[in-house]
This record gives sequence, structure tokens and C-alpha cells, in this order.
Amino acid sequence: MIIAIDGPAASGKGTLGKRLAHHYGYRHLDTGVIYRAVAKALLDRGFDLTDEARAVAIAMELDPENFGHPELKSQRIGDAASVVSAIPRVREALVNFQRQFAADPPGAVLDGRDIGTVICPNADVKIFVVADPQVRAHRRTLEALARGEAADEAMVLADILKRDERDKNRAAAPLKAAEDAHILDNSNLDVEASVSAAIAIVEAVRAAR
Ligand SMILES: Nc1ncnc2c1ncn2[C@@H]1O[C@H](COP(=O)(O)OP(=O)(O)OP(=O)(O)O)[C@@H](O)[C@H]1O
Ligand SMILES: Nc1ccn([C@@H]2O[C@H](COP(=O)(O)O)[C@@H](O)[C@H]2O)c(=O)n1
Repeated sequence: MIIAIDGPAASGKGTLGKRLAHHYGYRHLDTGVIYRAVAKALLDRGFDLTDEARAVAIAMELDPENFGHPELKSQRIGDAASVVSAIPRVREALVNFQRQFAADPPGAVLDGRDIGTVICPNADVKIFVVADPQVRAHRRTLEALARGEAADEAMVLADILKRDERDKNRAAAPLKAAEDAHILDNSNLDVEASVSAAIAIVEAVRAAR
């Protein structure tokens, strides 16, 4: 089974992806990390984020061993990732890796922006996670503070809104819910309630087969 989770920045996709994968014994891929890794490599080498040729070359050589680098989680890299991810050839270079991950047994949960629409349009279950921007900014701020980083909630909110706008309005694989996605609004749900709601969606889809 393939479970596709999409949604805007800091909506809780990764949290749900991890928990659903654990619940069903599947593998989990946070696809945002891939775009973050491309952006970080460009910045580390002093290249422009819109340098298509270099970005594509980096995307084709990515080493998943580096996906755990702590700096990838930073707001700076997230913002840079949303610039790089708008380049169609960069996205094309990363499609096979994601599809291969999804296809390998026993099953997979992928989260991102275009999983249900482009990467796995035939996913068994598609969940589009949303939450109010202020709620998302608050959660992201708490997360940064817990990591010992300074975070200003108003600036975090501005970054989230800017990133959502860029991701929604790009021509290539824009952020949007697939027509057959189940919308999960977790604005008023804690993590456990949100996980339960997601499992209920998966189980309802399975029961209807
Ligand atoms: N239902 C929830 N209630 C409270 N906090 C939550 C909930 N879901 C996620 N969080 C917290 O919100 C923050 C963002 O969640 P998460 O990293 O899962 O979002 P995301 O959509 O994967 O973000 P990204 O845009 O980086 O991909 C994390 O600190 C997470 O622990
Ligand atoms: N499937 C995806 C996943 C991510 N992106 C872009 O990467 C940025 C960072 O993603 P996070 O999920 O780690 O926040 C995001 O803002 C998108 O621009 C993407 O395009 N497609």
C-alpha cells in the first residue's frame, strides 16, 4: 500500500508520515528533505539557487546518506528549497528516486507537496493535511525553541505564508490537493488525535475496497 500525504508548510505531514509508517510497518520518505538537500548543496558551494544546470547536476547526484543533516531543518534551507523546487528539471531529476521508494515492499508513506498529484497519482490513500497558518507558525516556533534556536513567531508565520504562496503558484507540480485526497484539518487536533484521524481515513479506504 502507498499512502500519500501532502499539505502546506508545517501542517504536520512529517509527523503523520512517521506515525502512519510505524503503525503499518511501512517505510517513510519525507520528500521535502530531498529539495532541502539540493538547496543546501547549492548554497554550500556558493551557487545561485536559480542556477538550473548546477541544481539539476546536484539533484542527480544526491546521496540519501546526507538526508539526516541537522541544518536541513532550518528555516533558511526550507526557504531556499522552495526556490529550487520550482525548477521543473530539478523536479524531473528527483521523480524516479521517489517512485522507486514508493514501489519497494512492504509499503510506503511519502509526504510532500505533489505526492498525490504527480509522484504517486495511483496511491492507495491520499491525505491532504491542513492547519491554520497561525497554528502552524506557533508549532514551528515551539519546535525551533525546543532545538535551542531563536525563533520569532511573526517571522515564522511570514516565512510559512511566503513559502505556501510560492509552492501553490509555481507552474511545476504546484502544492494542491489531489481530487481524490481526503482533507485532514488538524488545527484543533493534538498529535495523537491527528494520527487517529489519519488512521481512520486509511482504514475507511481499505474497508471500501
Ligand atoms: N496535531 C499537532 N498538534 C501539535 N503539534 C503538531 C501537530 N502535528 C505536528 N505538530 C508539530 O508541528 C511541527 C510541524 O510538524 P511537521 O514537521 O510534522 O510538519 P510538516 O508538514 O512535515 O513540515 P514541513 O513543512 O517541514 O514539511 C512539529 O514541531 C510537530 O511536532
Ligand atoms: N514533494 C515536495 C516536497 C517539498 N517541496 C519543496 O521543498 C520545500 C521544503 O519542504 P518541507 O516539506 O521540508 O518544508 C517546500 O517548501 C517545497 O517548495 C516540493 O516542492 N515538493
